[in-house]
Amino acid sequence: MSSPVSLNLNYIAPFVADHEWDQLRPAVSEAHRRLHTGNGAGADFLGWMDLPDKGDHEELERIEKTAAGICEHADVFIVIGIGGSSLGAKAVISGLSHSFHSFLQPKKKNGPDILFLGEHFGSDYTAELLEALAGKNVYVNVISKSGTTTEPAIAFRIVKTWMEKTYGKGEAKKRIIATTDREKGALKTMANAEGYETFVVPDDVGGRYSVLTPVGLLPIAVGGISIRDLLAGAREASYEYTEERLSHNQAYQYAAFRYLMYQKGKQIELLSTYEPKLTDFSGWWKQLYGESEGKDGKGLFPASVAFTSDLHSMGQYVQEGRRHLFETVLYIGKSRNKIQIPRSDGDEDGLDFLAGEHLDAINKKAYQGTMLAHTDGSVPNLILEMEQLNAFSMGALIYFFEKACALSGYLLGVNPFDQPGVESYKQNMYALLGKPGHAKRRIELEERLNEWE
Ligand SMILES: O=P(O)(O)OC[C@H]1O[C@](O)(CO)[C@@H](O)[C@@H]1O
Repeated sequence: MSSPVSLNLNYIAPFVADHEWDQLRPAVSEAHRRLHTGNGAGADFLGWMDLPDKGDHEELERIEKTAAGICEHADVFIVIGIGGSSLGAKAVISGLSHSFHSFLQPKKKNGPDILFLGEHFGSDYTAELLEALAGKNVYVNVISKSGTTTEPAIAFRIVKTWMEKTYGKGEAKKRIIATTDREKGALKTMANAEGYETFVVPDDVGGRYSVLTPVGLLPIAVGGISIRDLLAGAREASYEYTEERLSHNQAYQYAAFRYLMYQKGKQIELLSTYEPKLTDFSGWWKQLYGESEGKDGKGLFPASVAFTSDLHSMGQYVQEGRRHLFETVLYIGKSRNKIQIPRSDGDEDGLDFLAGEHLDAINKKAYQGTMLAHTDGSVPNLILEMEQLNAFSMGALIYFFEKACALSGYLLGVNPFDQPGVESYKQNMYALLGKPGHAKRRIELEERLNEWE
């Protein structure tokens, strides 16, 4: 078996000369060696590399058993987490489960409706979610590697209070599962005190690389998706992208291409998708590349567009705006469902020439036409193809991007495994909220705010 993800470099030929690839080979080899010998920056966080192959069978079984119990009893499963603690699960669940699960007849559902919370401080969203829980059987997975992130911590406090009020303390604790550090952090302390079932985020796996740990696997399993197939796809990819030679490793070709684009002055990478079920996958990808590379004044800005919808909003800019973009097109060959264009008696809309065609075929022409138009508009299009969207290919795609991201960070000369910049807003927010220990900063910040108001 080989990775179901394949990179098509045909359309970028006008933008990269052979000698440019050649010049990059030594740097790619060096970055590969650093990654595989653990000699590069952030080497304490390389645990994601062999996650798919390590196969902790006991843990997998416990995840599946817990998920089965939740599926049997819950109407609603709330995933509380932010960034790497929610985006991976969200990407896989919306990619692979029914887009309108909550509208299905109960007997057609293969598990609870899954809702996400703890990703913001939105009052209306939070209030409406709580309102929607009335009369439902609710289970919760609170996920935080550090155990101290403010958004999920506050959301959990709100939901925990609701659970205890609704079910009583004793029953509430049976319905709450915490995924966090093995031993430290406020969430771990609370889980111990309350006696919640817990799963561990490994020390050597950073949040944005954690989707294949219990962080992602438990919610994904509750979503009725085979976590074994997901891991099998990632495993296949991990074998395939272990090759040092640039000519033999497509994950490295992707990383190298991005680097060449960056060197040529491109500033934005657009991840373009043609399937709405992949929109949340783009969210996961943006965190992966944004947090990994955006530091030391460097890095491509990772943005995403959902085509063809965004061709009617962003298409003009992509075609004719500032030429600082390139696109990575994530294209799925075959959908699970076939939708045929019906014939219409009078052909009033003039679309009878498409009667009998499948939506997939039309989507493909839209993609090909767009790719050619954008290429003509000097927006290089790198194509990443997957025959079908399923757990196996999704696992491979996740690993493809993780491996490429790590290598890409080393090519760029940054630590792809830290995110020091995220602290700045947190420190300001803590100070402005009056968190103990931040009094001096609070005065400074309030003075600045007053000057501007
Ligand atoms: O799982 P945690 O520790 O709550 O962190 C959530 C997210 O917040 C960040 O740490 C940034 O603050 C991300 O890197 C991480 O994915």
